[in-house]
Amino acid sequence: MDAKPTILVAEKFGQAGLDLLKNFANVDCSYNLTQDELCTKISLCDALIVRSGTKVTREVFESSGGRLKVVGRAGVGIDNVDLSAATEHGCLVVNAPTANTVAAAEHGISLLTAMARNVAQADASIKAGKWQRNKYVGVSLVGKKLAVMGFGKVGSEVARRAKGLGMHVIAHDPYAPADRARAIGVQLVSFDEAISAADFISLHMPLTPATSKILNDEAFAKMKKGVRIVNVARGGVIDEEALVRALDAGIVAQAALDVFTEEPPPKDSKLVQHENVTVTPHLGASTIEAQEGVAIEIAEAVVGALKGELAATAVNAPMVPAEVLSELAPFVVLAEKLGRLAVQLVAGGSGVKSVKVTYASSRVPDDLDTRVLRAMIIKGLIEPISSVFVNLVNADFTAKQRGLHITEERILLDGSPENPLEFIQVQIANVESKFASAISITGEIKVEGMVKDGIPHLTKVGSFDVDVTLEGSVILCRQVDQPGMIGKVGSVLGEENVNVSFMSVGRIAPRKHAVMAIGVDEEPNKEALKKIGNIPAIEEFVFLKL
Ligand SMILES: NC(=O)c1ccc[n+]([C@@H]2O[C@H](COP(=O)([O-])OP(=O)(O)OC[C@H]3O[C@@H](n4cnc5c(N)ncnc54)[C@H](O)[C@@H]3O)[C@@H](O)[C@H]2O)c1
Ligand SMILES: O=C(O)[C@H](O)COP(=O)(O)O
Repeated sequence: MDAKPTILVAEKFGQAGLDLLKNFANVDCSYNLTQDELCTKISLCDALIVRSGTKVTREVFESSGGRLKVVGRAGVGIDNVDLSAATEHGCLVVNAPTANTVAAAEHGISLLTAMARNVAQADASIKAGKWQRNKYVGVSLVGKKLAVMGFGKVGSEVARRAKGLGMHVIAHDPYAPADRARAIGVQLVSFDEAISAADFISLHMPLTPATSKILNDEAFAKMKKGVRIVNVARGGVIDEEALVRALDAGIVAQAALDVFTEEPPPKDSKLVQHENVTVTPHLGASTIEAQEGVAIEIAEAVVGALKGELAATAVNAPMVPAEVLSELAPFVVLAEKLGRLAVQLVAGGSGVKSVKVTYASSRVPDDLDTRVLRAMIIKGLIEPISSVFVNLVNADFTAKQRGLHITEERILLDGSPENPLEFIQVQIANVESKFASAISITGEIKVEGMVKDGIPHLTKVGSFDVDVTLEGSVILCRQVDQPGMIGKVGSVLGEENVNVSFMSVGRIAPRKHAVMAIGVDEEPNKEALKKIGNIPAIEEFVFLKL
């Protein structure tokens, strides 16, 4: 059997990225697949890499049968990937958010200048045997007002370049920090102010439900007569029929478009054929440099994700910097194991509905990112009792879907903030337990753990202090505290060839009830467990798999 993962590359992709992929996986480059062909192939693939030309729909995730672990979008816009479906299927989506920024900004500026000077129309006219110097008189850019709509990576690079051309740049972006705009001498204004004051409008926002057709009849009616529009963002942010009407009415003098609602646009599209419209076939990211950069960025992200590493460019999972993750690594293991232990202690049919997680740390909340820990606790809580595969991507979704309400609480300790966490406590409310001693005095199942020398330990069960490494499996016994108990249980396990890794006894007072926690490397058979149960001083016991 082939142990290498399989990566389907569904659109033309830079060679440097392909080389990286081929060092790690079987790479299937199949371009121009129909939706049906993609759905058929995907069940044999662990990862899929696309650009903007492939629709990664819910049907694709459903057809993958759970094998698809990561979708790499070799570019920025992820509007062609059904993110909800990806998340529901536990499939990570990564993009390459920075490598094509300059290429897109340069293309925006190319379209702006080419449109203002009728370059495309004049070129076509000469090639048609004409010499029309009077027809193609252009407009100047210097001193004109440019409204950049969406002041993110591309928008701000366009603004910088337009200022170099002597334009007066304003921007509209409800989420952009004003100081970033100020730093490049751009004033942030409202949507209406931007579109009504501009001689040129350049669009750089993502396509979302809020931006869909944001330039519509109503917006065009507010614009200066003779405004010129550039779109290198997404076709869907313009109501294309309304744009044709605005062009015909002379409100919009010219438009230069790299992107379309439907790509490729219909051959008889009135917009594309309009004489005042300049078009390119979604070329914003298509420079040699950008494509190499994007390919390397996405190949590294996809390979990393397939190796189980967290991606820095994850779109549907928490992005946790590598150094934070490496510091939290032992706590990630602890979190999952505490979740596993806690859920295995539940008895009765009421179901687990409410889980409280407490993080005790000397760090202020802003310095402690608990999203990964929460996801791992959810994984620990859900996986032992279902066939669902839970990961960082789908943990919150899966918990919500199962009606599992997780609350998180912080305890701020007065210690050294060098250690990210002192202990983690998991409590399950409103349930019975198959090990009554795991119920705390407040009535919840409670387990608590900490990391010692990089190794996760179970340190509390109910009200009892214990100390057992969370490796292998654990037997918990409640007994009447008396001499010789460790020896009795140890010899039963020894007779059955079960290796004990760790033992600890937690008691409330000498010679009263005590809880013994025993770490075992192997799973004891039924006979061994029965013999432990038959030791007279043992009042209850439970075997828990980690
Ligand atoms: N034509 C191409 O080949 C090409 C290449 C690269 C990027 N793009 C597209 O350009 C767009 C921008 O890319 P980016 O890398 O700059 O992304 P980005 O996320 O860095 O910037 C997008 C900005 O839009 C802003 N925004 C969101 N909603 C808005 C709204 N309602 N009004 C105004 N602004 C809003 C965001 O706050 C953000 O600052 C994306 O749609 C991307 O897909 C196209
Ligand atoms: O969002 C993007 O990155 C651009 O639209 C580029 O898309 P492409 O990868 O299909 O060129």
